[in-house]
Amino acid sequence: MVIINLSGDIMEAIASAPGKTILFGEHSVVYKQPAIATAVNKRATISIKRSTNGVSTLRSDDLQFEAELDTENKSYNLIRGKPGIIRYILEALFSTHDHSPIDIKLSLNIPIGSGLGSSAAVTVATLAALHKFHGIKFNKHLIAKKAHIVERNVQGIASPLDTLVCTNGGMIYLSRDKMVSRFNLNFKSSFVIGYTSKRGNTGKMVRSVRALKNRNPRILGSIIKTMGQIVDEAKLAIISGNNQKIAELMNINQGLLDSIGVNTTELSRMVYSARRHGALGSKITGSGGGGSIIAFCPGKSNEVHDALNKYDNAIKIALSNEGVNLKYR
Ligand SMILES: Nc1ncnc2c1ncn2[C@@H]1O[C@H](COP(=O)(O)OP(=O)(O)O)[C@@H](O)[C@H]1O
Ligand SMILES: C[C@@](O)(CCOP(=O)(O)O)CC(=O)O
Ligand SMILES: [Mg+2]
Repeated sequence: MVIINLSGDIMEAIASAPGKTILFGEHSVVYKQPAIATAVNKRATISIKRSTNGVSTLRSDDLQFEAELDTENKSYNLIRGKPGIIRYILEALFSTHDHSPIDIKLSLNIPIGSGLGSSAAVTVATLAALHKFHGIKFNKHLIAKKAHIVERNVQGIASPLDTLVCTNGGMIYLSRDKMVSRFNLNFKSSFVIGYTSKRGNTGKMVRSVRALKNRNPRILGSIIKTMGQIVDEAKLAIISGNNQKIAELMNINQGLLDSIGVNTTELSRMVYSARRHGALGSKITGSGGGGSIIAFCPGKSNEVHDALNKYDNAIKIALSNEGVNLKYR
C-alpha cells in the first residue's frame, strides 16, 4: 500500500513478506546442496514514512521495541526492547536508503528466532518498502538478491534459501546450481510447528556447523552430501504425493541434523512427542539450537498441536503462495 500526498510524493510505503519453513535441507544448503522450503501464512509488515523531527526511528509494538537509527553508521540507540532484528533493518537501509530521516514501523506475527524466517521476512519487507519509497521499480529478483546479501552480512554466512522463499512465496526447490522450481501446494492443514521458549540464533548455529566441519571435513562432507540426496528424493516424493516417503525422509534428515550438533533436548522432546501423537514425520526446521520443529501430520494436526502445546508452543501453519507484496496490511 502506498499513500501519496497532493504533490505526488510518497508519504508512506508499506510492504509485507511471509515467513517460511524449511522442509528439507537446512544447513546443508549453506554448502550448496539443494533444499525445499515453503512460505507460510505468517508475515512481517514494514511501513516507512518521512520523519518529521529529523531523526530516523524504528518501532514495533509486536516486539515491544523502539530505537533511534543512525543509518549512515549502521548504529542505533535502543530505547526499549531487544536489539537483534535491528541489524537486518540497518543493513537493508544501508544498501538502499539515502539516509534521509524516516520512521519505520514493524508488525510481525511470525514467532521471532524460531526457525520461521523472521529475519528474512523483515529484510525482504524492508527492502520492498524502501524500493517503493524511493520509486525504484518493484523487482522481486533484485529484492531477493539484496536480501540475501543483508542476511550474509549480518550472519557472516547464509544461503539464499530463506530470502528467496520470503520474496517469492510458495513451496520451492532450490537446486545445487541455484535454480528455483515451484511445487503445487497440495498440503492442506498438514503441518504443525512446535517451538520452545529457548530462541535459536541462526548465525551462531551456522558458525558452529562450519567449525565442526573444519574439524571433521570428510565426515561432515559425507553427511552434508547425504542431506542433499534426501532433498532430491523428497522432491520426487512431493511431486508424486507419497506422504509415507516424505515423512520417512524427514525422520532421516532429523537424525543427520542431530549428528551435526544442532539438536537440543527440547527439540528432541517435541520431535518424538509429535510422532507419538500421530505425526508421520517430524524434524527440526531452520537452524536449530532452540527454535522449532516441523511435524507432518495429515489428518492429525489437532492432536499433534495439542500435544506439543502442553509443554511448549505450537501453531498450525498453512502454506502460502503469497510472496512479498505492497498491498497486504
Ligand atoms: N524480541 C526480539 N526483539 C528483537 N530482535 C529479536 C528478538 N528476539 C530475537 N531477536 C533477533 O531476531 C533475529 C532472528 O533471526 P534468526 O536467528 O535468523 O531467526 P528466524 O529468522 O528463524 O526468526 C536474531 O538476530 C535475534 O537476535
Ligand atoms: C541453517 C540455515 O540453512 C537456515 C536458517 O533458517 P532460520 O534463520 O533458522 O529460519 C541457514 C541458511 O540457509 O542460511
Ligand atoms: Mg533467519
